[in-house]
Amino acid sequence: MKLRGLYAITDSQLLAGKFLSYVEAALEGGVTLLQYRDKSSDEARRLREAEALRDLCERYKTHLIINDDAELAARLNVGVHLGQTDGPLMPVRALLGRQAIIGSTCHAQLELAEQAAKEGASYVAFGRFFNSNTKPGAPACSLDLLDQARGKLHLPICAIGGITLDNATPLVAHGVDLLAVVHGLFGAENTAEVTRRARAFNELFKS
Ligand SMILES: Cc1ncc(COP(=O)(O)OP(=O)(O)O)c(N)n1
Ligand SMILES: Cc1nc(C(=O)O)sc1CCOP(=O)(O)O
Ligand SMILES: [Mg+2]
Repeated sequence: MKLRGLYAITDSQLLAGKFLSYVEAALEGGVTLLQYRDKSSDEARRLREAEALRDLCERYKTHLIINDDAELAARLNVGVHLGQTDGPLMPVRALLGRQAIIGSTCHAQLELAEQAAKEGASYVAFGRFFNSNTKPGAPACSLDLLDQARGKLHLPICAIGGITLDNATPLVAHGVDLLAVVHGLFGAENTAEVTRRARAFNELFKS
């Protein structure tokens, strides 16, 4: 399985009232991974929305990833993204199985990525690269780290944090496989613009 291209991440506030239409518009433009990121504790809504996304992803042959919640990922038989405070990776790998996609947040630290690789991560995520409206407090990361990571790691590298069509090109040039985007994709005025942006993000991987 080749993990390369746009990694779309949902935001429950940004997508209020247009959740599925905007996600489907992104899928229409091409999405390699779709992350369901909802920080609320409304379990019933989370299950309902995640199930709807799983069905959409099946239709578009896209991989669904659940943020933070390995139990929900196991229930839906999809992947999971774990941050440094979301618990250890190895038991989650045992729970979800060898084929599952498991991502790991590594901030700006190569050592965290090497550890995640050893523990069986499917991809490692570095960030934030630019100012992020979604997560303003995230620690900053430089392009230099991407060069070091590319030399040392043999698994897909994801970049996150404030990525837009205007600033993403250098990330791809420095070896990023996955561009993880919230606002730069779903902050669009309408569904047609979401689809256009998704297509344009994917074009960056073709040159
Ligand atoms: C692809 C991707 N990379 C990083 C993160 C951030 O994960 P985490 O540090 O656990 O923070 P939250 O997203 O849970 O607030 C991510 N979700 N996805
Ligand atoms: C969820 C998240 N994690 C980050 C990190 O650096 O680990 S930055 C971020 C927010 C990404 O949203 P946007 O594309 O709107 O900046
Ligand atoms: Mg997390």
